[in-house]
Amino acid sequence: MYLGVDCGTQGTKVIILNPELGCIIGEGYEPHQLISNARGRREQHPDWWIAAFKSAYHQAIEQSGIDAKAIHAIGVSGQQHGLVALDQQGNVIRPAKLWCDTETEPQNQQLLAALGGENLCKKRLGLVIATGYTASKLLWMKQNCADDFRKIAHILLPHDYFNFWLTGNTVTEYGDASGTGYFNVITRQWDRGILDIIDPNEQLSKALPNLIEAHQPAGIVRKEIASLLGLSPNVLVSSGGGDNMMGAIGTGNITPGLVTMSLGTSGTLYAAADKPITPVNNGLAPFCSSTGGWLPLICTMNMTNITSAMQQLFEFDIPTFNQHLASIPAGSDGLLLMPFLNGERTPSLPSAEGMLLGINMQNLTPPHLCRAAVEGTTLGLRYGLEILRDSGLDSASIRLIGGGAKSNQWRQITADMMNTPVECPSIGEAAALGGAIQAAWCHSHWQGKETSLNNLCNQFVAIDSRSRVEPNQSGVQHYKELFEQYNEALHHHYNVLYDTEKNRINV
Ligand SMILES: Nc1ncnc2c1ncn2[C@@H]1O[C@H](COP(=O)(O)OP(=O)(O)O)[C@@H](O)[C@H]1O
Ligand SMILES: O=C(CO)[C@@H](O)[C@H](O)COP(=O)(O)O
Repeated sequence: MYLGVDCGTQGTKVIILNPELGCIIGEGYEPHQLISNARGRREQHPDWWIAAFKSAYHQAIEQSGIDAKAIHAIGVSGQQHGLVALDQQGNVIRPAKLWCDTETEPQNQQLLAALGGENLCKKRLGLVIATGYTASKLLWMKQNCADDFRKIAHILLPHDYFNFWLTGNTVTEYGDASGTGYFNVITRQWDRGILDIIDPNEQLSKALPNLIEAHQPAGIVRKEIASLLGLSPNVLVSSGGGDNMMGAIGTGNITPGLVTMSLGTSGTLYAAADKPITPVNNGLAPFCSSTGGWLPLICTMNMTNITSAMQQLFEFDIPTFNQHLASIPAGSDGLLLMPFLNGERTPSLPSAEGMLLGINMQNLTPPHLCRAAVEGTTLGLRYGLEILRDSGLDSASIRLIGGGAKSNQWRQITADMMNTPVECPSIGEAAALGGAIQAAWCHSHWQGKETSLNNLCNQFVAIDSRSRVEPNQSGVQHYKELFEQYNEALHHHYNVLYDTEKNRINV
């Protein structure tokens, strides 16, 4: 059996994959809390992730009815970019600043200036560092928590921290390292000089974890953890990766030609590539994958965090929320939500706030506001799809995952807005499944069998044909117009240019 773990923003999921049956035999989930403030702070205690993992793990084991000793290997997927700083003893120094923390925007600007601006940064690293990446969190810590900063002995990402807790080793792999802002995505090496700009004493560059290949193990589960979880000795922990990299594996998006879209706390869009991409727009992050290749990616900071907030504001449960979506026509009777309640990464508006446009006495209702939240956040990915397509990445249909993909109404809205059919994998928890598949891959290498990842994806990833939604032409037309309105609002209210003639966005 293989265990897949996904530490997302809103919660931790655990699945148990039975390779003989080719299906999931146990699942567990435990939500996380979030520390936030009006200045854009978004943090979580890594201890909360471990506590959530333990609870989700026991739920999954109980549901599966197996003896935990049957588990051979574990693969961990984690929200990207978060900073977990450890002291010399391996203790967490302070709460982790997350991918969606925008308090660090000034520090990101300072780093970009120190690197000579966006173009030189892109030349140096293969990408432009954005607010949310790990580097600016280190500079923020230096400027705001100097005593804590001096204690730093290890700098890890969320999934690296999980691997450290499981194995005692501080390692990372290329996919998640890509989002740090001190990693070159073309040469696949750390850029220690960037850390030395933040800390000329070289304390940070000495705190970097070792890089391993995607198929290599992070280590073996420590004895005390094995006994705590009831595991047998010698359980392998694979390299793991960022949740988008693992979502790519869990949707079979490991060779060029497919596009995955995730409607999670963040909105993401990505496509596997076998060589580095030079993006025509800096909104496309040309990250490495956790499979040995690359995974150019678009990320928006506003998706189910916004729809959940709306749902909670009106105290709707999820079925009621979805019924309301179905009751309102495409375009929400003129109500348009510019969804930047959490700032935004794509387009690059880290300090932006949201706006409600076109509000009137007819559309001032909770169902209209719910539909406008779904439409506004999904328009962000429509914007992202333009950028992805401008870089030559496209596919005939989109593989849809994340919490929002469970909604029939949201799937139809997505198909209409993207004017592309959407379909969901049979196993919806794609990032956790990606973890379990990568664990099986690593285990096979460990045993000297070297089963290809392609074979494993063919074995375990299937599309649920019932989930397929074709674009509806009247919806497509409505959303074509709404996208124009969204772009005009970006131009007028947020100073983002959109060249309609070339159909190209200039951020
Ligand atoms: N059936 C559904 N319809 C609409 N939204 C849903 C549905 N199920 C889950 N969600 C939304 O998805 C969110 C969780 O998304 P998920 O991808 O699990 O987040 P993350 O991985 O970032 O923690 C929930 O908070 C909820 O808002
Ligand atoms: O920052 C990014 C991608 O660059 C986000 O996609 C995070 O990785 C968070 O993921 P979810 O919690 O939404 O799955």
